[in-house]
Amino acid sequence: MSSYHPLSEAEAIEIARSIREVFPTGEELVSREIGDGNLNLVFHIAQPATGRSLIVKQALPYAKVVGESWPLSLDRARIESEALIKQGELAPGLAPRVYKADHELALTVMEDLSDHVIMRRGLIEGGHYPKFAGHISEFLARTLFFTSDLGMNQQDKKRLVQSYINPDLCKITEDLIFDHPYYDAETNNIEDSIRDAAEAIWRDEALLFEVAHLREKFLTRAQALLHGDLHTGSIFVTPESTKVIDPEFAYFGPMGFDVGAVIGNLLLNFAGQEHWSADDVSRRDRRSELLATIRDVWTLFEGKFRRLWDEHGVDRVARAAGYQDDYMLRLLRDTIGFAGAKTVRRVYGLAHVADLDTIPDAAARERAQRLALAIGTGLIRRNRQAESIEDVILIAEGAL
Ligand SMILES: Nc1ncnc2c1ncn2[C@@H]1O[C@H](COP(=O)(O)OP(=O)(O)O)[C@@H](O)[C@H]1O
Ligand SMILES: CSC[C@H]1O[C@H](OP(=O)(O)O)[C@H](O)[C@@H]1O
Repeated sequence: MSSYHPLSEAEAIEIARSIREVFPTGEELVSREIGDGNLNLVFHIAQPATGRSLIVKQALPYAKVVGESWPLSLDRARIESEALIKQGELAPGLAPRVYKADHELALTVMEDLSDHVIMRRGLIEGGHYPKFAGHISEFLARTLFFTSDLGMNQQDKKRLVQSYINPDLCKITEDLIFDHPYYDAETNNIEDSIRDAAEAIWRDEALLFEVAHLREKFLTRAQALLHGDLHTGSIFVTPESTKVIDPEFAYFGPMGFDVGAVIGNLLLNFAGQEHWSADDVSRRDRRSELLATIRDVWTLFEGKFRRLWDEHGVDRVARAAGYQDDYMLRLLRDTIGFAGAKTVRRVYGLAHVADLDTIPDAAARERAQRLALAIGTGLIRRNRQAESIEDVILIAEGAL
């Protein structure tokens, strides 16, 4: 019989106490539930006498944001802890350290990153992260390349695909990103002021055709082990450091979905800048900085991925003349399409983002939402014709 039950704070403390490398001495521990995500419990356990701390994250058997009417497999906690460990091995320093995982209790005990800030919050507050593009491009290039058929033994890859079968969380993405925003679904959360824009999307046959292509790729393309939910709420930053958390949506899917998630979420912040910047000059500077970051993320990612391919590629056939260039162009196009889909869903789908939702003035919020939709739909329309990352910059600037 399963021993699973949601932890009390006292139980979370007892589990934390067993991590001797963090708490070698017996002073009092205090616990605080700090989960602000859509799905899980997160306990911050601290030892005030020593200043030491760690995080206990536990999955609930349902989606916290909706309630028990939306059951979810607890196996996602196993997937999350295994993905965290793998990402930490492939991209050293860019994921939190995992101290312990208990699959029965669906929990992971990990490094406390409270000295960092969640990037979405940091961007809203005007933070600058000059090393971010370098760090995230490294994370993306190494985790995607070394779990693909280009960078690992192809029989071992098939076995790894098996252990990351993640049907419940893939279904969330299939519904909330690639289906519900494209009709009048009950789960959508549409402000009245932009309902006309949503309805125009539902009637746009050319756009729906592109979304069907993107959805097909998400459903069928086991290209590499993805993080699967790489938005700016899943990234902790400081000006010096970047740490990627929360890979419970990990599965083998199309690489562009992860790269596109990063770019789409930078664009959501770009869309909110009329409110978040103090004046016209700082708004222009901030937007240029965000677009430069997007350019750097792609350019650095592409360079690193190509270098890994040249130096560590395992597939003789993949050395065919012109194949790498063709592969990278297809990856760029997927990235642009997925960035668009990630942007649209956050405007009026089930789960919004603070970059737009916390703009207090209704008219300014509406302008930001419409801008995000113009950018998102522009990227989706363009994706299969795109030639370079400059297409993204032009679409974002052109939507202003
Ligand atoms: N390793 C960590 N260190 C510090 N805080 C964390 C850590 N992991 C999660 N958190 C906090 O908990 C919140 C929710 O975590 P997250 O993994 O995104 O949960 P969910 O899966 O429910 O979205 C984060 O926004 C952050 O504030
Ligand atoms: C019903 S889950 C909605 C949404 O929440 C997840 O994000 P997070 O766990 O980081 O809060 C994911 O993006 C899902 O699409």
